[in-house]
Amino acid sequence: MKAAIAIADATLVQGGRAVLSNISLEIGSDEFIGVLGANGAGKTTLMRAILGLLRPATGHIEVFGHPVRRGNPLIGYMPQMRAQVAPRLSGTTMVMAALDGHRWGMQLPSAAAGREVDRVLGLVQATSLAARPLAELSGGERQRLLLAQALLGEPRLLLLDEPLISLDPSRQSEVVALVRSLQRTLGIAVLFSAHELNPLLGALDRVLYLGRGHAALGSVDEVITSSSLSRLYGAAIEVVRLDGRIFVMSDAHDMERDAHGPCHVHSHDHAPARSA
Ligand SMILES: Nc1ncnc2c1ncn2[C@@H]1O[C@H](COP(=O)(O)OP(=O)(O)OP(=O)(O)O)[C@@H](O)[C@H]1O
Repeated sequence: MKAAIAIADATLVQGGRAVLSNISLEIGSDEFIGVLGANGAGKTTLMRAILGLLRPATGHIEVFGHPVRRGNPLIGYMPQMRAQVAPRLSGTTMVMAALDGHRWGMQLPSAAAGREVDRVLGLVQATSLAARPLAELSGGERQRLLLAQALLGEPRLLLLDEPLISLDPSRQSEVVALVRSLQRTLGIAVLFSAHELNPLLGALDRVLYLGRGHAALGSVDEVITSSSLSRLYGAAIEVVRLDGRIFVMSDAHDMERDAHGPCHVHSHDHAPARSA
């Protein structure tokens, strides 16, 4: 199996600090990977490095067997949801602008551009809603349009940075199901970052957990264990499975967060913060 991403001994530095240190991993060309980790763990930093926007301080990163480079047409990127800039714009106009504008300098004649926009809107089942102004759309619908943008140009690897942020649980499930179905149908690789593991359970092939500068990659059963996460965080972590969901319990020192709940259990969106 050809690797979509191969990272060898890479250290990624932001603001003079090593966010990820000496990480090595390989992601297959048809894998759905959930990228987990607390705030600041380095999920966005990793994606920026794969996009060639951040050069590793040490080591190297390859995408489909070639060194990373900016504007790689094999990669589709969906950044974290930004503030809405043009609420009156329709979805179609927004996606078309992405095709015309920054995107890898792709110059298509207008008929071909129209077909490509129709194709990606169809893939995310947004053909009819794309005619409406963005302001009228729900968060989940806008998220689908951003996903359509990321699919322009038939990328083989999708980097989706926190697509579930600010969506309610049922919308989260829809987005996860849509991405999983696209990933399988198109036979592509997906890195899908999230604060919480539970919405991704059942969809992901493997999980990449970032913490304290380290990375743990493997199946949920391999990575989301007390011993693996305790090692990653350098603190006592307990993993509890309940009704098909997985919760992470941090040690008693995490009282500040735990004070809000009836017991010292919290799910991944409050993953152990004692990573410093
Ligand atoms: N341009 C920058 N300059 C300095 N430090 C930065 C820069 N970008 C990110 N950082 C720092 O690097 C660390 C990792 O940030 P990153 O955005 O990758 O985390 P994340 O896992 O995506 O977090 P979140 O879940 O909050 O989005 C953080 O401590 C952040 O403050």
